[in-house]
Amino acid sequence: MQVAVLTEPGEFAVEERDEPTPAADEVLIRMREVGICGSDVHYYEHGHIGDKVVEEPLVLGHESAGEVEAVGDAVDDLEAGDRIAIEPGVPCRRCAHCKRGEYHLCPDVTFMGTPPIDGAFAEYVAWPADFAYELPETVSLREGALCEPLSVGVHACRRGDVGPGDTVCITGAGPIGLVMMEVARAVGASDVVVADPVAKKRELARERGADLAVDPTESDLAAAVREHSGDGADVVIEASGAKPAIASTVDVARRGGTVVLVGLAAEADVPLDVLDLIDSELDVLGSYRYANTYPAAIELLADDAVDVEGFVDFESPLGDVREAFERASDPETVKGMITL
Ligand SMILES: NC(=O)C1=CN([C@@H]2O[C@H](COP(=O)(O)OP(=O)(O)OC[C@H]3O[C@@H](n4cnc5c(N)ncnc54)[C@H](O)[C@@H]3O)[C@@H](O)[C@H]2O)C=CC1
Ligand SMILES: CC(=O)[C@H](N)C(=O)O
Repeated sequence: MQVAVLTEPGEFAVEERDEPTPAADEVLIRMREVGICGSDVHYYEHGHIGDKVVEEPLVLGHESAGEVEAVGDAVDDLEAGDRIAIEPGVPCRRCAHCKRGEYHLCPDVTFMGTPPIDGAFAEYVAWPADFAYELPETVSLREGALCEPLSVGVHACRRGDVGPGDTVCITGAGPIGLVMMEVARAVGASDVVVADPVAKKRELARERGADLAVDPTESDLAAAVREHSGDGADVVIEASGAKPAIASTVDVARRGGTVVLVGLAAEADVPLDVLDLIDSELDVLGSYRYANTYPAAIELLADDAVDVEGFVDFESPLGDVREAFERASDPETVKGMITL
């Protein structure tokens, strides 16, 4: 089978490898659609994300879907030909976090395309069957692959308890900010304000139903939200990782509101006005990946309550992976897909 391997920053090799053999509890998947995530691009450009360093050649990719080719002896709920979305983080299933159901916080998660675990830019992958979700006929394989970023949105909206009537402000209109917008709307948010300094991203957010799209480098975002909705945002979801955006969340939220931090800043230290935070009694929450979200993400797609295919800019075959990553690095690109 063919796999695309990151051999060093900026370099891929498309190699022939043996097809994996599924263990008893695994399925063998013929991959069909794999999204290029910002973290894949970061590994491609820099060879590391924080302390996660690519020390050996690595197969990237963790937003994936495909068809079941074969199943292990102990798998009885999937069969060859089933179309599946693949949840890329598999926990130990034994620690206290796993037992509490917050398995994304398990310290021993094995996450696709994160060193040293190979990911999904491969024609075949063997993966635990309980982290593979059958797709209904109405959900495409591309949507199945994009259940991964959609899950980040489902989890963050659950963390922020976004609900009917809420004014939600989302900073960052990359794929993560856009899925936040989709999920916030689907769970009933009545007003969605999006902030992004890139004009094309603001335009896309408007086209996709943002009530207001603000350039935070030109306008005071907190003032714009107040002017638009009469108060600060009930929930602010930070989805850019930009320091000024993170710092602004305390001001953008209404008194008694909630801030959900999703974006990962390049540095750990970001100034937050804690006096304001205390005085306004804000709930400030971190949101990291997701747990128990794939069934909800698939249902949102099956109900046509969200659109994730609409922000895909391009697709490329596996053989053109390097060009695809170059395209994905453009700040105006939202999402590129590798099709296999
Ligand atoms: N906590 C988690 O589980 C996860 C976190 N992330 C993080 O979420 C963030 C967003 O991910 P993507 O959408 O893939 O990234 P992206 O880089 O495609 O999008 C970020 C967007 O933020 C915009 N931006 C830059 N400065 C801004 C500012 N001051 N105010 C508002 N927007 C600003 C950029 O123009 C861009 O459109 C990244 O930091 C990523 O690492 C991604 C996945 C999971
Ligand atoms: C943080 C990321 O972008 C990535 N999706 C991951 O969960 O590691």
